[in-house]
Order: sequence, then structure tokens, then C-alpha cells
Amino acid sequence: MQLYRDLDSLSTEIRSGALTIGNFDGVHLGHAKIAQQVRKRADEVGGPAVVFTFDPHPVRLLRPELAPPPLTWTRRKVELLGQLGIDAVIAYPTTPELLQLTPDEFFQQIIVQKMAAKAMVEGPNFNFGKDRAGDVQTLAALCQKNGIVLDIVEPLTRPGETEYVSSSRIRKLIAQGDVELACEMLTQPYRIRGMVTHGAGRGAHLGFATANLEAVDTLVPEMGVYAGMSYRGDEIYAAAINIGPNPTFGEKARKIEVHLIDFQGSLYGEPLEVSFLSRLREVTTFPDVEALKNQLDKDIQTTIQTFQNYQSKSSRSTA
Ligand SMILES: Cc1cc2nc3c(=O)[nH]c(=O)nc-3n(C[C@H](O)[C@H](O)[C@H](O)COP(=O)(O)O)c2cc1C
Ligand SMILES: Nc1ncnc2c1ncn2[C@@H]1O[C@H](COP(=O)(O)OP(=O)(O)O)[C@@H](O)[C@H]1O
Repeated sequence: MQLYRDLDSLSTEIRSGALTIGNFDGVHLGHAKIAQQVRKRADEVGGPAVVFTFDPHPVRLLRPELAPPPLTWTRRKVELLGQLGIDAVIAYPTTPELLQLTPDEFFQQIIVQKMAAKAMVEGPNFNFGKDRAGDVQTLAALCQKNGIVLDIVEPLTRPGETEYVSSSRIRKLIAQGDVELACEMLTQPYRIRGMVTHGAGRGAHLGFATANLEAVDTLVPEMGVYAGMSYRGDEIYAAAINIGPNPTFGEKARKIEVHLIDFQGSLYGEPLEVSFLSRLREVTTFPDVEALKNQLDKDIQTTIQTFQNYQSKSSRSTA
């Protein structure tokens, strides 16, 4: 899997393939449906399967106050799209000049000249060019004129639901703490990353050392205690996560704390990734430290169980 950040250094392997343009934030099941069609068309035309995405999202430049926190950082998006059979991702720098291109100019300069696309795949609500003036009808006409195959893939709806799976819907679920339902709509459990910094130095004494995460650049779930996993390089640990203050100790600041089960050692200064499987409970004020420790014991047991269930479910689905 290749990540490109401009179109000048594009190797020829990136040209003449099947292309989709979009934000792909979170990489959910609807995105997977599009990626599958891109893969199929790429094989038919004998070229690469390519995702073209803007980095940062245009809304971040045009209306920063409206830009929601993203669900994925670029490298993670690339990783997830790679798992769906995509060969290359272009994370194109969003510049004011680029946003000035009319739909026609964008199509000619990017899709035809730079990418030489042979096939395109989009959803029905695709817009492109200055002021989002181009839509799927515009795109269909341009593709036809240039001999490019175009598929419009219907948005994915889960069985029994009417609202389709979307990044904004998943964003809402995570902001409310419903990481479990979000997980069912994503191709992988929701993940954040951060750097481990020093906290109050209490955790180890309690018998539950917690890595405090800072510099998280994507959406942080609602406050609460969660069961999940933590990734330290190639190592994976079951992890009990606390997002919130430490009211038992009179601390009001929101922290993101991760206890890695069966890990010993130092994590200070390291990057750490954490994913969320389920929300266990609210952050509570305990009458004393003993009561907190008893509850932490229970949280850890539930986390181990949740982790094991997840692992056996994912090994069944890949078997
Ligand atoms: C899984 C988990 C759940 C927690 N739940 C609570 C809680 O409900 N109430 C609370 O006051 N602190 C809770 N804590 C936070 C501990 O109070 C905190 O980890 C401890 O004070 C250590 O802080 P330090 O890392 O700054 O030293 C929780 C921590 C973990 C790992
Ligand atoms: N199982 C573990 N989970 C999380 N952190 C651990 C673990 N074992 C050791 N550590 C280390 O201990 C630190 C946390 O200890 P703690 O006493 O809670 O201090 P702090 O308040 O500085 O976070 C982590 O940042 C990490 O370097």
C-alpha cells in the first residue's frame, strides 16, 4: 500500500486504474462497499485501485468552525483502506487554488491528466469542484465524454434500518459513548492515538498504573470507563480505559487513561494507540480508595472477557 501526498511524483503504477474520490473518514462499511467495487473495476481494467482523499478535509479550510473532529488520522485511513484491497491512497493537500477549480477543470486536470482514470466509483451524494458545483450527473457526463466507466454505489443501510451508515452518524455515536454500535458500522473498532505523558503518579501505588494519553488528534469518546485494546508497536493488550476526571481524588480535569492488562514497564514518551470495544460505566466518585480498587478489579475482569469475545469473533470471521 502506497501513500502519496502530491501528484507530481506519481509513479506510473498509480495511473490508468479505478479511482474513487472522497473523505473516507473512519473507513466504515459503506466505504468498504465502495472500495470493493473499486477493487473489482481495477482488476477489470488491469490497473491499480486508488482512493483520492483531501488532507485536510476542505471544510477545515473553508468553514473551520463547522469542521467536526475527524475519526481517523491519515496513516490509519491508509492502513484500513489497504485491508480493503486498495493499492494506493492519495492524501492531496487541500489548497485554496485547488478549491477554486471548477468541476470541469478539476475533472480534466486531476482525473484525466494526472490520474488517467479508466473507471470511477462514487456514492450518489458525491460533489466536486468549486462550491461543490459538480454532482453525479456532471460526473456521469464528463466520464462518458472521456470514455471512463462510472459506477454509482448506493449507500449502505444495515438490516432493519432506514438511515444509512455514514461518518457523521458514527461520529455522533462515539460522542455519546456508544462505541459498540459504532464498532458494528466500522470496518475495525474505533481507534485513537496519543503520546504517553506523566499524570499524578498515583496509579502504580493503587496497583493500576495508567498511561495518560495526550495530543489525541481525533474524536475522543464521551466520558466513561471502556473496555478495549491497546497497541504498542506490534504488541496488543486488553485495556481498561478511563475517560474523565478522577473525582475520587478531587481531580476535575478530563484525562484519557489506559491500563494495559498484563503489561509491565515504562511507556512515558511513547506513542500509544487505543481502540474501544464497549462502554462499561460512568466515571464515579467512590467513598474511598478501597471501593475504587474493587471496582477497577471488576472493570478489568469485564475487559478481559470483552477482549476474548472480540478475538474469538474476529478469528471466526476471518477463518
Ligand atoms: C478502568 C479505570 C476506571 C477508572 N474509574 C474511575 C472512577 O470511576 N472514578 C475515579 O475517581 N477514578 C477512576 N479511575 C482513575 C483513577 O482514579 C486513576 O487512574 C488514578 O487516580 C491514577 O491517576 P494518575 O494516572 O494521574 O496517577 C479509573 C481508572 C481506570 C484505569
Ligand atoms: N500495565 C500498565 N498500564 C499502563 N501503564 C503502565 C503499566 N505498567 C507500567 N506502566 C507505566 O506506568 C505509568 C503510569 O503510572 P502511574 O503511577 O499511573 O503514573 P502517572 O500518573 O504518571 O500516569 C505509565 O505511563 C507507564 O509508563
